[in-house]
Amino acid sequence: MTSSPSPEPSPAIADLPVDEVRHRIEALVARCGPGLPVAHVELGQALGRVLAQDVHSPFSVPPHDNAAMDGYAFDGGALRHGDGAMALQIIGRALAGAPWAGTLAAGQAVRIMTGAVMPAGADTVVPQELCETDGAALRFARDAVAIGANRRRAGDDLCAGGLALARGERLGAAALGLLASLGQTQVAVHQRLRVAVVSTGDELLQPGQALRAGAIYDSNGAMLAALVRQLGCEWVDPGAAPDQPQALAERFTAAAAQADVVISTGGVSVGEADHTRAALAQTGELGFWHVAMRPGRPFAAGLLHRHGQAPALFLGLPGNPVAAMVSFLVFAREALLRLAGCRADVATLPPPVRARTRQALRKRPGRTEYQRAVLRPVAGGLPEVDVAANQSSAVLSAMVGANALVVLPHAQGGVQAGDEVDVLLLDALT
Ligand SMILES: Nc1nc2c(c(=O)[nH]1)N[C@H]1C(S)=C(S)[C@@H](COP(=O)(O)OP(=O)(O)OC[C@H]3O[C@@H](n4cnc5c(N)ncnc54)[C@H](O)[C@@H]3O)O[C@H]1N2
Ligand code: MOO
Repeated sequence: MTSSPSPEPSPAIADLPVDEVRHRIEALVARCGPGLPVAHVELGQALGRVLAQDVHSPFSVPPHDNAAMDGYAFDGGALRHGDGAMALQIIGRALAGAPWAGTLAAGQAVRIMTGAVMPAGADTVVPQELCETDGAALRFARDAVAIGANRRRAGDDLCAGGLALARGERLGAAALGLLASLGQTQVAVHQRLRVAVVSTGDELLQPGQALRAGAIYDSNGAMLAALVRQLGCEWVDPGAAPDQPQALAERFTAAAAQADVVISTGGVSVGEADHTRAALAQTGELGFWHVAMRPGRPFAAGLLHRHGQAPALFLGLPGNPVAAMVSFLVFAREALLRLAGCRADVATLPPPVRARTRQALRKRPGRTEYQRAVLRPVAGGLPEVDVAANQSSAVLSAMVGANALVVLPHAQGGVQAGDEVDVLLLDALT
């Protein structure tokens, strides 16, 4: 009886811990040259863009003391004198946008609406639901309000000359509202970071092509394009590439000529058709390979050289769709935001929340695991997580149904049902 020769044993691969990988990517990012140029865009076009300059408030917001409630403005000092109900005479009306121009004297009040400028001589607003009035005389209990109640101060939101927004902010709805409150029509932002996505693999077809035996559709291309755009970056499409070292190297070089960052998926493991690392080494510099995490163990990063320009960052994500997405969220996201001009505190992965797992989770120490899960609030206690039964990194449907990733740290072993775990909210990562 003959036995087939056993394959050559692969040399052991040192898997880098997740934190070490973060540092190494940071070092690669630092070598990618000067920041992106500045562009001035209309506020309405600035959602998701990165602020390129500090913005100081040219005036106080709000510009004047104003009422926080619909009611009656009066001098709160009067509450201290006398006893029994307060009795005041209504002598005017102030609305938001239509101030009352006079000055209140003792015993007088002004009908006032939320947002209206506080009249001279008034520092307190009594809400109308605590009052009795016939339109001329006003009565309310002396203990209905405290002195100074329901008055919003000028500059409560922003002080004249103060920092309203620091450069490196990702402009979301609240930041855009704040800029509008300063009367700005335009804002200085960085030009969008250009990110090329190269799917690799002979088995890949693009949606629209006829399915043939042995082939699959390129789902990573669409998924990564969406992730890139959700971060406010410009998606560049140099086209998918076959499993051929020379073709890959050429595609990476072409992609680096059109983009600031090149992200590939597939071909980064140890198989005979896995040429990503070799192509990277040929056209640039391999920084590191292999991470102690699951999913996403095969992952390579480095730099692609460009003539007369700073190098482009290269991130080689694994081919399995969930591994590609998790690697993107855990590593690529932060690198892209940094290169896009975001401050470190804006780009860094948001901190996890604590939750209680409803299932026991098996795990061995020595790698970080990210498990797809559904997080639900629990009245009066920690939220609960239900971890998806199928954690295969080829199963994208469990990612669609998930709103969170349970993070099981490097040194930790398995956990029991009911144990507390760290959870990353997927919405916070895009
Ligand atoms: N002997 C070993 N084999 C594998 C290891 C290992 O350590 N030793 N690691 C496994 C892990 S973990 C992963 S993840 C994959 C990653 O492999 P590659 O990055 O080389 O990716 P491929 O082999 O090209 O593809 C893997 C899988 O994903 C599918 N794929 C690839 N690209 C796409 C795409 N754009 N859209 C949808 N699906 C895609 C591909 O068809 C394969 O099924 O390696 C394991 N193997
Ligand atoms: O990255 Mo792989 O998909 O860990 O299984």
